[in-house]
Amino acid sequence: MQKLVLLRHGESVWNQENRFTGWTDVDLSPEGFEQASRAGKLLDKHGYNFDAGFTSVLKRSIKTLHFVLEELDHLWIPVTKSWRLNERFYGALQGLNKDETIAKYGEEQVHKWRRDPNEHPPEVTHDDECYPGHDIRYKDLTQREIPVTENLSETMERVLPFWSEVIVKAMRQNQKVIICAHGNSLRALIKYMDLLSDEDVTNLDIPTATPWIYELDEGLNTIRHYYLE
Ligand SMILES: O=C(O)[C@@H](CO)OP(=O)(O)O
Repeated sequence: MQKLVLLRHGESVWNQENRFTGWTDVDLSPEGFEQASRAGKLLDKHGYNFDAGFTSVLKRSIKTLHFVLEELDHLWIPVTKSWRLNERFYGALQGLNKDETIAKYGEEQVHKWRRDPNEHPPEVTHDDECYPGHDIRYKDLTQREIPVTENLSETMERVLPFWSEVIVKAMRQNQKVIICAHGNSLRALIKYMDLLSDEDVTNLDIPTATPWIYELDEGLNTIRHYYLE
């Protein structure tokens, strides 16, 4: 039996301000830093250690993983960062306050943008400062890979190649793996791993900095999963 740990980053400044975040590279809030350290202490208390860490190219996840590994005295393990684990790209909603957006567009529409796996948020244009093509960290992406908006199905399409080509490969070499990512990139991964329907995944919300443990058999099929307490 092999264990895999999934962790959503600690609370970010924009989580606290209730703003759509997506690929905006906001920092952890003071509470988010605390949450990350608490998650590390919890993993330590339960005897977890890791051979490899995987995270996005966004600092709220990178720092969360760093603080977890610090608590475990495991800062030395290899950490691979990939844009494929980034949060879902929220298009022109990025930066907007979620309650103000509900007041403007209505609860039903905003709920669809947030949770319907096939609904696209409004697009950003290429001259918008939020367009990732302006950001040097995405310079190696093809034009097709750089999003102007994303629904959960498209997030899943770019998360899965990294999962199967990189993370699964590490686990097949018996490496103990932690993935620190984002609410929606983790929802995409869990949808795939647990074969969740569109309806099931709509109701899945992942709390910040709460380790989600997968117990997997030798074929990496899920035996069970649970939050570590
Ligand atoms: O704003 C975001 O990027 C995400 C995660 O915080 O929000 P939501 O839960 O609405 O998908």
